[in-house]
This record gives sequence, C-alpha cells and structure tokens, in this order.
Amino acid sequence: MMQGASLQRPCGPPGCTSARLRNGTTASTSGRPAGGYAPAAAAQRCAAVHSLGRRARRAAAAGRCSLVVRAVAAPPEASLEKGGPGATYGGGSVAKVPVQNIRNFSIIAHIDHGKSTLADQLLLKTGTVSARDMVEQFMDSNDIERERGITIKLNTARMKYKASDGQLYALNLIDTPGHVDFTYEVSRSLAACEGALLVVDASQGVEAQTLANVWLAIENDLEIIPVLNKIDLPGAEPERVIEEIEAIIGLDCSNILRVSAKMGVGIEETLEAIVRRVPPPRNTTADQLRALIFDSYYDPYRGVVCQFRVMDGSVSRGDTVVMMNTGKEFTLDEIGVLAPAKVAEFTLDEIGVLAPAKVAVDTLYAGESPSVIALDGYEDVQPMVYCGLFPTDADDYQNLREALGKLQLNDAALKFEPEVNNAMGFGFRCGFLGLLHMEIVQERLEREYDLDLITTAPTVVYRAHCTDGTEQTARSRTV
Ligand SMILES: Nc1nc2c(ncn2[C@@H]2O[C@H](COP(=O)(O)OP(=O)(O)OP(=O)(O)O)[C@@H](O)[C@H]2O)c(=O)[nH]1
Repeated sequence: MMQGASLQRPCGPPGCTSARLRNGTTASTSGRPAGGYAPAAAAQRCAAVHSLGRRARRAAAAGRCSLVVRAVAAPPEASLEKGGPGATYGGGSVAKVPVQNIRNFSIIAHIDHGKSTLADQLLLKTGTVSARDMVEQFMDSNDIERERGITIKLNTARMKYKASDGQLYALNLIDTPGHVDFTYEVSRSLAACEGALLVVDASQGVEAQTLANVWLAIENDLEIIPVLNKIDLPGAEPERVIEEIEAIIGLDCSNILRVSAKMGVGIEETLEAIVRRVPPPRNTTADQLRALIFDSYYDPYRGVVCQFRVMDGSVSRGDTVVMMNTGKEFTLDEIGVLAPAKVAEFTLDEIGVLAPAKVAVDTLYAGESPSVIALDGYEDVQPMVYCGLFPTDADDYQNLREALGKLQLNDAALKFEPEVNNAMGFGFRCGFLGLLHMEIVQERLEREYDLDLITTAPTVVYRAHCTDGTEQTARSRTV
C-alpha cells in the first residue's frame, strides 16, 4: 500500500485486485477473488469494469431520469458518442433522446394476470431482445422465478422505440411481482416512475392485488393505463371486466387496451399508449443531484450495486455522492442502464447507477449543501410472519449472518436479529411478509449462499386488546 494515501474503498468488489486511493491513483491489493475465481479471471473482469468508466464519463454528463443499473461489460460495439442531454444506444446505432422522450413506467397486476408475458412482448417488439434470444419470462432472471413461474423481484429494462410520430423514445420499464408477499417491491418500483400499466386478466377481472397496486399507483400520483389482457381466452369476458374496472376502481376505460400478451396482440398499441399517456420526467438537469435508490444487490465482483432513479440534476462517473440517511460518501465508479440480461445495449446516458453502499433504500445527493431535502422514501415494512433460521453446522453462523446481510440489500422487506436456541444454538429470528416470502428467502439462502439451514415453524405476532384496557402481544405457536 502506498504511504500517505488513504484507501478510499475497493474499486471493485471483494476479490478485485485493485483499489482506488484518495489521491486518485490505483493500488494493488492482495487476496483471492471472492467466489473462488482464479485471480486471472478476476483481473480480466476488473479490467472490463474499468473500461466501462470511459463510456460512462462521456455519456452521463447529461443525464436525467431514471433507472438503474447493473454494470454490465459493454459489448465492443456499444458506442456512446455526442454526449449532451440524450440517450445513445449501443449496438452501433446512435440516437439522441431528449428528456421529453423518456418514459418511466411499471407494470402492475394481480398475480398471474400476465405482467411478465407482456414485458416479454414489449422487449420483443422494441427489438431489445431478439426472437432467437427470447425465453418465457425473460426478465425473471432469478432461477427460482423461472422454476416457479412467478416474479419475486422487481426487474428493470430499457427499451428504445420509434413511435408513430417518427420520434425515438427511451422506455424504462419495471416489471413487478404480483403476489401480496412482494408488495413492497411494487411500492418501491412505483416511486421511480411516472406511469403504470395496470394489467387485468379478461377472464378473472379485478382481484385483491389489482386493487392494492392501483392504490399504490394513485398514492404515487402515477398515470394509470388499464390493459385488458388474455382476451384470447375462451373464458374471457372483456365487457364484464371493463365494467368491473370502472365500477370498482373508477378508471375511465373508454380507451382501454385490449391485449393478448401470449399471442402478441395489441402490443404496438400498448407502446403507443405509453408514449402518449405517460408523462415525461421533469427536466431538472441543471439542479443539484438528488436520486432515489429503489433497489440494490450484492455483486461478488463489484460489491453493492444500487439501482436508482435520478430525480433532479445529473450524475457522472467519478462524482462523489452522499447517502442521506447514513451521511456516507461514495465515489461512483460505474454508471449505466440495465438492459435485460447482461447483453446488448449498454447505454450510459440519462441514467445512473452504482455506488457501493450498505443501503437498500436512500436518497443520494451531491454537492456541498446540507440543506438537501430527502426524497420521500418508502414506508418501513412490518413483518407478518417470523421464523428462526439456524445453520446445521455451527461454524456457518458467520456465513449465515453475511448471507442475510447481502440478501437484505436485495430484499428490503427481510428483517433479522440474532437468536439463541438451547437445542439449535446460534441463529437468527427472521421476519417476512408472508409464508411465500419466507420460503423464497430460505431457498435463496440455501442456493445462492450454499448454506444448510434448519428452519423453525413459522409464527405470527398477535396484539391483544384486553378488557382491562391494556394491550399485550403474543406469538402464535405455528402458522
Ligand atoms: N391465454 C393467455 N395466457 C396468458 C396471456 N398472458 C399471460 N398468459 C399466461 O398466464 C400465466 C401467467 O403469466 P405471467 O406473465 O407469468 O404473469 P405475471 O402477472 O407476471 O405473474 P407474477 O409475476 O407471478 O405475478 C402464464 O402461464 C402465461 O403464459 C394471454 O394473453 N393469454
């Protein structure tokens, strides 16, 4: 380590073989790459990470709006040129997209009403994913999502679309889960958008999560575009469902979109509706940076990667940003947008990302002023179901602690605290939003972090209002 130079933080994740110093130089660090990768592979990877920076710097100066990123190794042909307030697309084609041509939207619905299938069609229609590369539920990248056919995490993708007005638009999409246990993911997604496609199954009509998600969208002041999906089903009753939407939700359905995501019907109309009805983000490029982190995850190569929406100002690689809640400062090593899967388009313009930080949700800002007002965050979630998680091998206790910490970055609804049990030793008492959430967390810990776990029977907490006017809480034996 160089004398007199304080280590700011690793430029990559644990295992990356270099680190950035406060004096701007890069120094080598020793140690094996995380995850058991050979040092050569890590070094190669690290070089790819650094190479992204140049593109980011050129591109991001303009930025406004939006979603995220996961730093993806840019394909060699990805080009970012011309700078300025516009988007530049990879794959050789370069096009500018001014702020007024950006649309940030979510897809919300009750479980299984067809959100992910519709997202697939939008990706196909816009050419973001080729027909050859397309697989069902393309955006559900997690193995568990694929196996179970459900979405458990919000997923983002950026698409370019040439609308009927001849202009090119950048459409930033967030696909959300439908199951009630993952509602927290939906609320976070909606905070980063101006509009939402409300998908309703034409054979089932308005369901519990349709309503719950609509209220969330209304709370966030979003433009809601109703979409009647599965019109191809023999049991579809479009007219009855339209009446239901109007009566129960109060949405005007005179221009409702009639779609069959499965058969690819009504997709062009949906894209046009997004362009015409979802308002563009406000142009605040000249303001001081404020960005809302709506998701994050742990990458073994890069450390913590944050997905954020720039609400005001712009962001560039190399900027120093501050996490409002913790007051911690970070330098942005990489920024970019998330093309679904780690392929193709890698653009780094109006969108930004990535700061290593131990937060799942926070406001970022840059500059001197301590008077920056925090963006509305998210409500703190209250777990509904609890269970104890204990490693079968006591030596894995520390690994379990680390795994829970990393998983929590990607799942802000997960709560945990240490617990000691006479029979099982040291472990954690964990809180979940429901039984499915509990099952998924358990499965992710076992699969993604290679842990063998013993799980105690789930319990819920009751709050009893006693006749003497007191209030008591009690834990049920099992759910
Ligand atoms: N017939 C028909 N089936 C559809 C259509 N759209 C989706 N489906 C089917 O409905 C099922 C659920 O679709 P998904 O896209 O996974 O639903 P989802 O809303 O994303 O589900 P969650 O994310 O788990 O809430 C799948 O079997 C799809 O093939 C459609 O337009 N017509």
